[in-house]
Amino acid sequence: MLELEGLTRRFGAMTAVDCVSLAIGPGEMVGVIGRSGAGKSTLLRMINRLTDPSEGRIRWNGREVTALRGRALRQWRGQCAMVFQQFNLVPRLDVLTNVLVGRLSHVPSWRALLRLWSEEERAIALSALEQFDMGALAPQQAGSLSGGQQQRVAIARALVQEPAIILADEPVASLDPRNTQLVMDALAEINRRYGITVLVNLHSLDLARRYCDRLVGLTAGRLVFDGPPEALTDAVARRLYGLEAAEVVGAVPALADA
Ligand SMILES: Nc1ncnc2c1ncn2[C@@H]1O[C@H](COP(=O)(O)OP(=O)(O)OP(=O)(O)O)[C@@H](O)[C@H]1O
Repeated sequence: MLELEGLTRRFGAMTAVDCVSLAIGPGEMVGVIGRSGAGKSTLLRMINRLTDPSEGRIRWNGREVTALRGRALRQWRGQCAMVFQQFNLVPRLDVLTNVLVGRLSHVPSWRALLRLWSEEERAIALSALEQFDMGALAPQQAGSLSGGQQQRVAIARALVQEPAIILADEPVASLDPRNTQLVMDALAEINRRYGITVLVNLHSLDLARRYCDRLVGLTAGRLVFDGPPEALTDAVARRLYGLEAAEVVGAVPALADA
């Protein structure tokens, strides 16, 4: 169970995330939605501790993770893998090595530094790639792949980390519709097959509704919606997205009667 309690992050006078409290159970697939600048990235980055909270607490299975440092913090980051909009692969390295980077927290650092990956580690990485139909790409340079392929490599890298949580920050923002579907399918498959909790920031409400069991809506850093997709009416969505509603609320037939 991931618990956020009064989680707040300020940047100078600006409050990016404002007193957010949430409890997320194991195996949930949660879509974090809201307009640009609502605080979605900051929320995810605080959970992974890439950004430190100004106030509030983060607990994982009852254990305080808000103040972890050093080795304990590295272990926590090993447990909650990040998937970024821009993939964050090493473009000149081959695909298999990029996936093996996800095993770093599982092998002694001297072996990782020398890139002495065991046959077993390689098999784990290859099997993750094969799961997303990308086994044949293992020897290719990561930088030569399409955006959608690179994002699925990034998801395979997250998977071999054997995390309890995957935090995906706008993972499809730069992809075309076909690759968007492949990447979202990959996240949903990981969630269902392995019971890994997934928190995914999505700008598109349609995608969030289609793929997530639970939606969490932020407006100006505050939690303004938490519930199943069915409970998110178009009226609530229009409040969440404001002027951007026309872009994200699918058909928007009722925009005029708001
Ligand atoms: N490092 C930072 N320094 C100063 N302000 C920041 C920093 N990171 C985020 N912010 C501000 O915090 C607010 C929330 O940003 P955040 O990136 O979390 O929103 P978001 O919902 O993820 O938006 P987007 O979809 O555009 O990425 C924004 O106003 C942003 O400018």
